[in-house]
Amino acid sequence: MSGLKVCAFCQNLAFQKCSGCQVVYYCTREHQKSDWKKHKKNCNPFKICDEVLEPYLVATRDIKPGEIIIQEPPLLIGPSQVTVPICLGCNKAIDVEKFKPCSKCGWPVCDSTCEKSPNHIPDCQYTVSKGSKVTISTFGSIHPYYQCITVLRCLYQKQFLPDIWNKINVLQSRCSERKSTSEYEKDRISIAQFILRFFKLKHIFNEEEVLRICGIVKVNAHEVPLTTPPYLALYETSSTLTHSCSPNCNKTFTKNGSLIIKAGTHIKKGEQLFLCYTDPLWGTMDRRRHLYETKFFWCSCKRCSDSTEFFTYFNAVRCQSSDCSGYLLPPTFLEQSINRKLPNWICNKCSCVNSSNHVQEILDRIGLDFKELPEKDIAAAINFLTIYEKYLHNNHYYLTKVKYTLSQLIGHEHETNLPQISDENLARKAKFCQNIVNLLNILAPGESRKKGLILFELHATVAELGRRNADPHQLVVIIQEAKKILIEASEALKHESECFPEGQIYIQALKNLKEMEVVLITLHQKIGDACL
Ligand SMILES: C[S@@+](CC[C@H](N)C(=O)[O-])C[C@H]1O[C@@H](n2cnc3c(N)ncnc32)[C@H](O)[C@@H]1O
Repeated sequence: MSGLKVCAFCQNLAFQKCSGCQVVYYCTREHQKSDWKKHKKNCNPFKICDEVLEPYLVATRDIKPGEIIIQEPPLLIGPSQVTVPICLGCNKAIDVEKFKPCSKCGWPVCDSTCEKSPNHIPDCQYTVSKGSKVTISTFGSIHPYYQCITVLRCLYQKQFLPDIWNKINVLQSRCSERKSTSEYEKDRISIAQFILRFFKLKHIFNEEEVLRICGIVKVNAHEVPLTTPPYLALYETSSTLTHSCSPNCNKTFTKNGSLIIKAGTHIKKGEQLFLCYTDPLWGTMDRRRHLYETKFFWCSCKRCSDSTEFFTYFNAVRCQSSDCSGYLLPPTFLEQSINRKLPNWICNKCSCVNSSNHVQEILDRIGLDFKELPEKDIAAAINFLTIYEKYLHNNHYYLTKVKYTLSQLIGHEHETNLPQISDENLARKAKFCQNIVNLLNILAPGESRKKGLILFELHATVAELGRRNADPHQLVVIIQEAKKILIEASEALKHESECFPEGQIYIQALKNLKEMEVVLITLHQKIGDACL
């Protein structure tokens, strides 16, 4: 009987699925129409398509930028594989002064409330069943015991909670790709063998099934930055989202740990939905290597397939041949793999050829200087730009990362704010912000957190430039421009929870918008009075 569906309108047997969410059934088209007013609030704007067991999501209607596409609570949460001891109830780092061991199992928790948290039930029960308590005595550094917890919690679902387990069990584990890695053998010893021996579970589970769960966690878990350190969470529908370095969706979290997937661009009916699993401001080789090492695939999205990255030259190195103003790039980045070298880099002007090793040496050298840049040092960052603009395209990712840092830093150093910085630095800040917004719009138009933060900085910079330089007439135009930028920033950040810095900036953006309205009214009055 459980396979039979009933009409959401009349409860009679039904065989027609809603093509939007594919969840709700109707007996007739008329009943679907009659139910639409009620159902449209819950109807998903996407469907799950299945390409030989590789599901992906496709929009079932046009979706506006900023619209929430998925909002779902986690199936399961747990510590990252590599972590300092955290409270297994609330996921926060253990406070050495205040923690107490769980009265039943000994794992450190914050207090008796955390001890009773449902998150901790699996670890607690398996520890109690093995017959002796756990003792953790070192705190500030990575502790190997915690590697097993999230996987152990999945095993608990398998043994006791089939409804959740069935949802976890269908997620990708990429075992065949992982088997060839050294990490797989490390996981066998430090997670699979450890769990089976330490918790005395050899009679219930075997190594291969524990290793498959390790894969499910690695491939699908999202890092949730609600605590320090962040914890991991598995989600049901969002795990079907495919990656693109130029995504049309982005994500954030509610303060309760639900995952929100939003549209970052106008998405047309029939378009596939993509999320970026990595940082869109990393260079192509770094993004692709990171995806291979953490998600076990070599990305060949439309951005990675175009070595000019949509003519931004985000990876391009300046040609050093005399009198040449061209840029070096390889014909493709898709040949990058663990054992294969990239093809030669060729100048787009003089066609001179540079080996990938030679270019890599230059990039490694710059990368070293980039890593050694002192934190929050504006002068050192500007010096880096001055030196390396001679070697790299203006949009190169190293220069872009430094400009991004500077755009956040200038005007916030020490006790100063925008009115106190020099004209030169104010102009710099405006240029860098605009530069990065333009780049993000081309490279990763669906990204919204970074864009929201930069637009917020840009609106304040534009307003300050106006205040310093403009007469009242010009100032009205400039404040109106700053207001437009601020509205765009607040749109990009509007679903950010107040527990994130982005959510705090959103609150500030709303306050600033109100203040700008007042300034504009005052300015209009002033101009009006002056004209009388
Ligand atoms: C979270 S799952 C994504 C869900 C996947 N579509 C599925 O089959 O259910 C992540 C895995 O999907 C695969 N994947 C995601 N995006 C990909 C892409 N752009 N190219 C190749 N494989 C991708 C990779 O194997 C990755 O480890």
